[in-house]
Amino acid sequence: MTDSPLPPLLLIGCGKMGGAMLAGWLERGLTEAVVVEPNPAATAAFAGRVTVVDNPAAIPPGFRPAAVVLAIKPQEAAATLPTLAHLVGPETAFLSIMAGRNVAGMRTALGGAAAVIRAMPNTPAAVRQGFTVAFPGPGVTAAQRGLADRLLSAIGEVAWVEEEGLIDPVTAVSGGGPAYVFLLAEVLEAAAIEQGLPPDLARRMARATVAGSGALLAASPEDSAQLRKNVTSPKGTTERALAVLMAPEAWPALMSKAIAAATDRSRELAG
Ligand SMILES: NC(=O)C1=CN([C@@H]2O[C@H](COP(=O)(O)OP(=O)(O)OC[C@H]3O[C@@H](n4cnc5c(N)ncnc54)[C@H](O)[C@@H]3O)[C@@H](O)[C@H]2O)C=CC1
Ligand SMILES: O=C(O)[C@@H]1CCC=N1
Repeated sequence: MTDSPLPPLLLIGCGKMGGAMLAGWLERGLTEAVVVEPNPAATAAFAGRVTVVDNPAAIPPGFRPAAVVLAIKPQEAAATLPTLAHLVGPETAFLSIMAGRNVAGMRTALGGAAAVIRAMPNTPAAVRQGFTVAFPGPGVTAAQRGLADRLLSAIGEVAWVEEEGLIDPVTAVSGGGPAYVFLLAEVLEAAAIEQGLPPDLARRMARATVAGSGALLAASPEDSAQLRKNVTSPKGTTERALAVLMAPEAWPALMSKAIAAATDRSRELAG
């Protein structure tokens, strides 16, 4: 069975995440999109394929998108959402990927009756290997949820939750998660240099080790603890390193503290 073509879309903000999503939708055959983006460099890669305007007042009159995708910073929401209020109606879903901004706050800013889906993707979306968790707000129809699922599936895996509060820890874990993995590559590289390895080799080793381990994790049916054990020979070298990293005050405690801090920050951005 082939999917029906993607309907007309309006994208607000074409930065790292908005651009990654737009690329995914174009790959899936999107033919009609308007993008509101003030920075010309951000849309250069899409020239000729979408209509770009630099502010909501310049959206072509009469353009009726099936979805308005909000990919601006949370701090831009208060000023921008009221300028989109004229698009609220039964034919249009609002799909937000803004950290922290909650459905009630967005509905208020849009004028009250908007069908709003709140989602949290992550940057592996740029290589269509993202992970998004989404929550359907009040009044979101099955068709609108289906459209949001198609849009988010274009950039990777999608899961839905029925409790909005879960999006805050999701933001901390999978939304920010790539940053923690990239930090691992950074500190592994620095530690390799400290042990006398040439910087170029240290960089290649760290990148390839993190990327290769991610690929193995993705391909293997084994869980991550077993994959770790597969590396750890009894009385060997890895065991010594893990005794440091897995000490109760080390990674287990630090990760739990880090995720709690990010979850709290997501809650602070509510509204
Ligand atoms: N970067 C990440 O890992 C993730 C980010 N998010 C969320 O995605 C949203 C966008 O984040 P990024 O793409 O990282 O930021 P970004 O800074 O790369 O993109 C934001 C874009 O919005 C544009 N912009 C600013 N004001 C605007 C306005 N009034 N109207 C239209 N466009 C405007 C900017 O020029 C920029 O291109 C944020 O709300 C963030 O919380 C969600 C998941 C992951
Ligand atoms: O750091 C942030 O606020 C956003 C949300 C998750 C990833 N980046």
